[in-house]
Amino acid sequence: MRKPIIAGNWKMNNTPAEAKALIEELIPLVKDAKCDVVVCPTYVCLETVKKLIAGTNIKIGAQNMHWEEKGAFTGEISPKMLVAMGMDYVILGHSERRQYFAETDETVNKKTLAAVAHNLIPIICVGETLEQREAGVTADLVRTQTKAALKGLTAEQVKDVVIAYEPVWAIGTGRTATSADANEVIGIIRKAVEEDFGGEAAGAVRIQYGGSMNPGNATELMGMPEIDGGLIGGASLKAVDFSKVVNY
Ligand SMILES: O=C[C@H](O)COP(=O)(O)O
Repeated sequence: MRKPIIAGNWKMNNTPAEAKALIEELIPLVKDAKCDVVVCPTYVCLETVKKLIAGTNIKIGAQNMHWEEKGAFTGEISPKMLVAMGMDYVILGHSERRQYFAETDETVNKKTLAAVAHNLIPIICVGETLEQREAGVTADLVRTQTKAALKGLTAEQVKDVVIAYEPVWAIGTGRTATSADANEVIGIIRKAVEEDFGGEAAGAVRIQYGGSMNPGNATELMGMPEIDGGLIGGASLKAVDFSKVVNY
């Protein structure tokens, strides 16, 4: 049985003071959650939030990282640094990184291998644009992205990875994939994992849905058999809304 995992991706929001206020409000609201709860603040808020969640059920992740341990990569953060800061997770290959910062399947794969090598749990994002959906290539696209990201991992390592299916057209738009559509595509992703790593790994890997998930649709989405959680953007910026999703 896969334990559901709901993660808040704060994206480029919140100063350290705002992050402090948000996490302090959130902690009591999610203390009885039956799923794994993760928050992903910006780099500059990681230390503040990490200290405040000590002793709680909330885990923490970064929103991106470089694959190298150190070097002349101005503006980048390494896996070693995230581990030193006590990070549990790292989001990789988010569509905003792919769209605005030239992230490719190849760099997502390098980052995934580096994360796993450093015992960080990657939350690997895959998903199609509206044009791709309308062109009927959603299945091919998510299969390619998934297989490329996981290339080089062992089946044992794949079991602990988290994948987030985020249709790009549903992110921040208020448009959600229907629960049936999301369930179907996540099933396709799981099948792709099975082809490369076997049934045991595919049965263990947790696959989230992301894209305008909110208190109003979380229960239905989380009720679908293939959906193991959510990667929440906008609704994770309000403690009450995020807690309602977490306590779906
Ligand atoms: O990482 C989170 C996703 O991009 C979803 O964002 P959203 O909930 O604002 O649509």
